[in-house]
Amino acid sequence: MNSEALQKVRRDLHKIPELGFQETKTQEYLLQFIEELPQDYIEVKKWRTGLLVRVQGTDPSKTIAYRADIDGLPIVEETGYAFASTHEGQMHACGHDFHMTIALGTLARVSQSPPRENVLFLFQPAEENPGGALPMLQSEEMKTWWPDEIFALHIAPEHPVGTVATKEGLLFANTSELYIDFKGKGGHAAYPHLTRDMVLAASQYTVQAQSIVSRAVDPLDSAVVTIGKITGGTVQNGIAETARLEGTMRTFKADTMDLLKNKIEGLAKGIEHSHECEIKIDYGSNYYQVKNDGTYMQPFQRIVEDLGYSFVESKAAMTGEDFGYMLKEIPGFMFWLGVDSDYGLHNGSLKPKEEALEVGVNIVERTIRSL
Ligand SMILES: CC(=O)N[C@@H](CCC[C@H](N)C(=O)O)C(=O)O
Repeated sequence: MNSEALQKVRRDLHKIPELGFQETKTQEYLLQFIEELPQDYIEVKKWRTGLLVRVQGTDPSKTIAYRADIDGLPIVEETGYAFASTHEGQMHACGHDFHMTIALGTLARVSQSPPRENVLFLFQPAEENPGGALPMLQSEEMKTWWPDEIFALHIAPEHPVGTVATKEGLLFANTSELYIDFKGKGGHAAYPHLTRDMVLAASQYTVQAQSIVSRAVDPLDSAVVTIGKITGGTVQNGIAETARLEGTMRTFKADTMDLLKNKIEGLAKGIEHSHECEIKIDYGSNYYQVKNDGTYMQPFQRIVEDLGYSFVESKAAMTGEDFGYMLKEIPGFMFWLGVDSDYGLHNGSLKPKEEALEVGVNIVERTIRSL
């Protein structure tokens, strides 16, 4: 596939972002693309809304897996692209359109000229929410094609095209989603003394939650508590009976996450008491840290530099990735691929440069052929 063909696939996929475990059109698109490839060495299994594609190696001693996540986000697109999302309120704002295109571009190359080792392409649903990696890993389909090694990439808006960044050990954080429901007593705005105002309770909770990291976490450790969404009330001149906070927590150490949860619950008890209300906490999905196996770093750096690209040592990030579950079970690594966008991940204006698609395919193909 040349760069124009890669661009077309990326644009087709960009138009049809779907949320976790709803990726039916995406799965159909992937299947159609794969059906048009030479079939001699390929086998395909469906898993929920995802796919596993196995390429038979010429003289295999192992199976190397490459994972691409396939879901979009509930974000309104603001790119102004002619090929913008046709699904209202949903967007590929985390680059999974790129991840899939790079996997398909690589699959197209290895299906024509298979490498020595077997290759397993994992098109994994629901990376953003609620997490597809763990159930995919536990599936029968995966068990029958269990790989010996695995790797994956994520686009990096802050790096230029042609630059790859990664590091040995911890790359991405442990994560936990956070959903907090408040129940008080609604009423007329003019009679606040007869009510229990949940807009106020949720607001105070939000402010107080910001002191958890600054006052409970060791300053030499790192953690994040972010409330990304507040909803509550029904009308401007009414007191809100209910409110909801939605957020996420991130830590580099697994036991620091336990500390955050403990503080989140303690804070809820205090607010329940002072606002005479009920609070329910749900931690949604939790992702395990992404920890790279150091033995891959030097060979991978050599692959990247031999292709004429730049390799930089990255810092660990507070982003999360359910690929961490795969790396917990299977040796391998993850890397950032530079795509040079003025707007970052999870931003409605994210515009990764499409020249990075071919860079990604070159690196993934060479890695598969070299490992
Ligand atoms: C790379 C990236 O942006 N990943 C997401 C993963 C989401 C984890 C989970 N749904 C949560 O919100 O905690 C991220 O937000 O880091």
